[in-house]
Amino acid sequence: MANPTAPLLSVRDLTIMAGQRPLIRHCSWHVQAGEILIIVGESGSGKTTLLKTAAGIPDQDLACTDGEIAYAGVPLKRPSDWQALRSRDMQYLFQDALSSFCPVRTVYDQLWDAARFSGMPKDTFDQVLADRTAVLSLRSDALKTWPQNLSGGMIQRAELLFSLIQPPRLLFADEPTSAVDSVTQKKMAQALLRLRRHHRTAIVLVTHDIRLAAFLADTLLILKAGEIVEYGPAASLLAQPRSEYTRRLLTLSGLKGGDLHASGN
Ligand SMILES: Nc1ncnc2c1ncn2[C@@H]1O[C@H](COP(=O)(O)OP(=O)(O)OP(=O)(O)O)[C@@H](O)[C@H]1O
Repeated sequence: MANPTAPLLSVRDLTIMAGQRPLIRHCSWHVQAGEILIIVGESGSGKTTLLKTAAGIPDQDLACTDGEIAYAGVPLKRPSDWQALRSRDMQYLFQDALSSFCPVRTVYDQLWDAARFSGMPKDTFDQVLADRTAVLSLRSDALKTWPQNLSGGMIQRAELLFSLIQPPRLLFADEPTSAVDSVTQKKMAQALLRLRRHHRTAIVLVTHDIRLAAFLADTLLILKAGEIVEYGPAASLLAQPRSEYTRRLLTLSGLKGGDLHASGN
């Protein structure tokens, strides 16, 4: 049974292997309702592997050899345990946003299918869609086309619309703003902050972009070669990074401690 005092999602001592090769080693972290946790690390450090495993969609050739993942205090063991949580409790924004869509139905129809399935009336859907598309500088008319006709930046925003129309309790997002310009990135980031503020959605987001991480994060998890090198409140971690690796990531991004921390908004 769900434990109301447990974190929304907790990952304890997780180890993930590709054959004999460890990709993730003894990682532990958790996220509470309304918390934004950002996972940062250089390319190949295991961010996507960690995120997909926590979301119950690991690559088939990988094996969890150690550890436990629990939702509201209830251990998740079988794929069907995650399946039961999808859509209303958990949503996942893929690094390749196009893979969230079926190629032979329009984006609009797919957003409407998801809303209709949860019982939303059509006129409410159209109103909510118009509002959320405006927030992201999209037009709902532009979504009445096949997903592959949209640009990379448009399809990323369209994927985010699923969560903005039907807010989940927990959102996983893998590089959700990688294909947009900085102005649009800010709008998407503000939409995520609004999601958390209005719905207490917990967000676990992977990014290379330390500026985005600094803007959004309550908590930062710094990953290096499958291991956590730092994990804690974003403001203090950015102001006083303990590891050389984190300092290097900050230097490469041109960010100095104390810059742009806005997640309390
Ligand atoms: N299914 C798999 N089988 C074997 N090795 C894998 C698999 N998936 C990922 N890897 C390896 O695990 C390591 C971590 O990959 P992952 O994609 O999780 O890193 P990442 O930090 O998300 O990288 P990027 O920032 O480039 O997306 C890489 O060396 C990758 O080659």
